[in-house]
Amino acid sequence: MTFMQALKQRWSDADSLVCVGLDPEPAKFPAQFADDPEAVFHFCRDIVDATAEHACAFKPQIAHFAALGAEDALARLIAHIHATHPGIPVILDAKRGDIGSTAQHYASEAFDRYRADAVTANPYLGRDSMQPFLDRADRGVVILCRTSNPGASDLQDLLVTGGGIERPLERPLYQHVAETVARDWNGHGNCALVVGATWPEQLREVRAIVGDLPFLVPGVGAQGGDVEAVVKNAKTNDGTGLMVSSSRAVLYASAGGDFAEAAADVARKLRGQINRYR
Ligand SMILES: O=c1ccn([C@@H]2O[C@H](COP(=O)(O)O)[C@@H](O)[C@H]2O)c(=O)[nH]1
Repeated sequence: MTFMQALKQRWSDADSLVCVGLDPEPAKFPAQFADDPEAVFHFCRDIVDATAEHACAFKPQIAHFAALGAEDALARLIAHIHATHPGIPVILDAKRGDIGSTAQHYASEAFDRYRADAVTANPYLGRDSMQPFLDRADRGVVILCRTSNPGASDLQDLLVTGGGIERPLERPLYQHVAETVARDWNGHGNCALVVGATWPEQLREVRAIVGDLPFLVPGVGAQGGDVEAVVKNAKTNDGTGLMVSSSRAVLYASAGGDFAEAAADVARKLRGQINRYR
């Protein structure tokens, strides 16, 4: 099954558009992990097992593991998700992008080393930098379009000219990225876009440009994005099309022994909140 097939199946099977982000920060772990040399793996595994029934996808953020020298924990965690929760796709949030010869290795890192079903990618270097990811037709390529952070407008809103000499068109760069991905880069039907929950107007604009292309939408929870506005502005006509991602609000819902139950509760409530507006 391809990433896109698995995602659509999971939207339906779990009746959920919730993506659970896995951003381990040992300083925030409950006390029971204090002396555990495998705390990163054990904490994330417990979160995965507690929230899986509410999740359409999991999104481990690679820097949170690499900064701790915990790449093995990341590999084990993804293997655990595949073995224990088959059918839930894993999106490796790595935001990769480089010249083609290096991008090959980034694609191999995500898909062969870590066995992720999809990876986030930064399109700044252009088509050839995305090609090694796009060529993996069974895997997803989730391309940054309008990111959730305050500085997103610094570059992504700059006006660019497109549309040709006959019909010149000025529009923000993120809209050009959206159209380029949907029209030119999605030959295998394996592309999705990152559009932040903190930008409801831009979500609406990008949805109008790209039809049914799935969106990974980070920025609800800790970053304060409005769930109702996200769903109303960005869902597709069939009430899907979204992976609404929350990391810290789920992972660190409680610092006590009930951390896994608290995480499950936040994920379940987020699913319910999203489903009210689908
Ligand atoms: O535009 C973007 C792209 C990626 N992210 C990542 O998503 C999570 C958000 O974490 P929260 O705790 O839910 O705020 C994190 O891994 C970011 O690196 C994003 O926030 N915005």
